[in-house]
Amino acid sequence: MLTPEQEQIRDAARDFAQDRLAPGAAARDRDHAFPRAELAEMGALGFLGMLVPEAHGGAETGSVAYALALEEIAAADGACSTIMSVHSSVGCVPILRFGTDAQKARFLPKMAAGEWIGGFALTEPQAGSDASNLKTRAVRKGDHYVIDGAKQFITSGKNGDVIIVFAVTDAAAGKKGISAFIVPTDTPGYQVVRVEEKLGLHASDTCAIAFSDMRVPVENRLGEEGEGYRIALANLEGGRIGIAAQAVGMARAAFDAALAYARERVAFGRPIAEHQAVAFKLADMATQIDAARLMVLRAAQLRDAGKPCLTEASMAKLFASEMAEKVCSDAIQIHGGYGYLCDYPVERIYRDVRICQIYEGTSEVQRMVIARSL
Ligand SMILES: CC(C)(COP(=O)(O)OP(=O)(O)OC[C@H]1O[C@@H](n2cnc3c(N)ncnc32)[C@H](O)[C@@H]1OP(=O)(O)O)[C@@H](O)C(=O)NCCC(=O)NCCSC(=O)CCS(=O)O
Repeated sequence: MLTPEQEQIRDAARDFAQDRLAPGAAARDRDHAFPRAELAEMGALGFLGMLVPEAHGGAETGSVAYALALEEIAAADGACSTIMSVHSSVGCVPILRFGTDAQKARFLPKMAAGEWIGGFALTEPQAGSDASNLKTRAVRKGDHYVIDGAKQFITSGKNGDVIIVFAVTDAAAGKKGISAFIVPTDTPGYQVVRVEEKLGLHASDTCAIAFSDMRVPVENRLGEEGEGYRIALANLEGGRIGIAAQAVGMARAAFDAALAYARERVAFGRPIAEHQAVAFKLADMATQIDAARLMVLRAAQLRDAGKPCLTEASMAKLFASEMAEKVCSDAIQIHGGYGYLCDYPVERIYRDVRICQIYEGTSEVQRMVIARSL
């Protein structure tokens, strides 16, 4: 059951997303145009600080309202929802949970306002699912660390402003030798090696980045030395709820488009929605979306209550992302040949939604996490 405030936030997000994001989503995707103006509006309205307390300039709405809003943003523009999700769940929250007072005061108000966009750099070319296998090194020299290494698949690596970077500070200590750092992207030595060409989410940059002799002050270390891996995994738990919410939003948008099309398109003398083959497909799609949303809300409720939700977050991400690909594929099928054309939104949504089964932990990693808890 949602509170009246949560319903209000969801409705406000829906109105904003449909009015301001949906109309330009296809063009931004075509032009690979980073949604800077749209993000500024989202920041001004509080959508980029939903997980940040009011004391640090955020809207402090909690994870349930955040998931509802993210679903709405994703239903209008998958790329905007990716930037929002990474920025919020794994950009702002690590600083909030593990940062010093000075770090919170310095970074959170600007991030919550959307003036600075956040990112998360754990993955490396050889360390994706095997996340502790990092090669990036941070060596302490007096009052700063010198960081060298490479990161891969970094959302907002080019257009973002503040990235949480994970690096090895003690190679002999394994998982307990990894530390986290808050790195402004204008730090000398931070290099964007490549903005990746990819299947979907073209308006959101995904980057290979490198650090070369990058000096980061000790005051930018997040948490204690050796605490980085725990910080990464603890925040990915929340991040996975966000990706699951995104998947629900994109699936819903594809479903809505398919339903509208099926009611208009006539074949064999009646709208195709009245043919059982299509009607049953639509019924299955609606049911699957509803089930996924309930899983997302359960995980988010647990998180808001401060209860463990590692398994529930992984279940929500696994189910929602796999459900979403199937729903988007069925939405194309209902459109027939038109669904394969760029003129119809289902083509873009199908491309965008595929990544939800991969980033912030593949479906295989989610199954590992779930299996461990059984
Ligand atoms: C595959 C894995 C799940 C394997 O994990 P590990 O076995 O290596 O980890 P553990 O030994 O279980 O845990 C290490 C440490 O962390 C603590 N921990 C774990 N989870 C949590 C949590 N949810 N909350 C708090 N603490 C947690 C755990 O207790 C241990 O601490 P102690 O040693 O007990 O003190 C894992 O490697 C994994 O999830 N892999 C996938 C990584 C992934 O999702 N990568 C994508 C990153 S996204 C990115 O980098 C850029 C893309 S973007 O989104 O822009």
